[in-house]
Amino acid sequence: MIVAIGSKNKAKIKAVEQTFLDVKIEASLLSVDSPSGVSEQPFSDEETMKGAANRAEHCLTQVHEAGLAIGLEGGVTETPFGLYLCNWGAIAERGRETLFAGGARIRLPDEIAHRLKAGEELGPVMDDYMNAREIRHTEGAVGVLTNGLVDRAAMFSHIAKLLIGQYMRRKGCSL
Ligand SMILES: O=P(O)(O)OP(=O)(O)OP(=O)(O)OC[C@H]1O[C@@H](n2cnc3c(O)ncnc32)[C@H](O)[C@@H]1O
Ligand SMILES: [Mg+2]
Repeated sequence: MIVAIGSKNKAKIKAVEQTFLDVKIEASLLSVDSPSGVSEQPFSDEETMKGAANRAEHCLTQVHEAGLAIGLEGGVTETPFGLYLCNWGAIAERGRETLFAGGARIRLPDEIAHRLKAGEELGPVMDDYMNAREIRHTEGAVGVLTNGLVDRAAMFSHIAKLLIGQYMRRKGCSL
């Protein structure tokens, strides 16, 4: 099976690769930098979901040989208890309804939340906060905030598993 992923982000690609290995489905993965069609820094669940679906659906139209495409999107969402990291995934299949799954949520420290509300993007803010580079490709904000216990690839793997599981159920496949 050929599966397209709507991102060149290393943590996202690693998550999808690992998940197909874990569920023992043979898949050739093609990564394409797909537009999310939403802001660079989505600011609600709705916007983050839309970004994930747009990426999945867009890359399915781009990669003709793929029967399936996965879009993963990171965002933040306001709650009465602070600004939280939120992550969403979507899986698009030709002629079928796009399926969604959400991932882990974790509160962002106030100093990061303030900078995002002032218009900055989480990726560069995290690099600045940690005095590191390209955290979004490695441990991600979630890795930093959990002391390395859950990195960005592990978090997206869970979403990928929720997506692929729903796809398999719809297809009537069993493991
Ligand atoms: O190449 P793409 O697929 O766009 O990967 P990305 O790292 O930019 O990821 P998203 O667009 O899905 O995330 C939206 C924004 O939030 C940032 N972001 C999201 N989750 C993050 C995380 O865990 N660590 C660091 N930055 C994160 C990211 O850099 C963007 O500014
Ligand atoms: Mg991005």
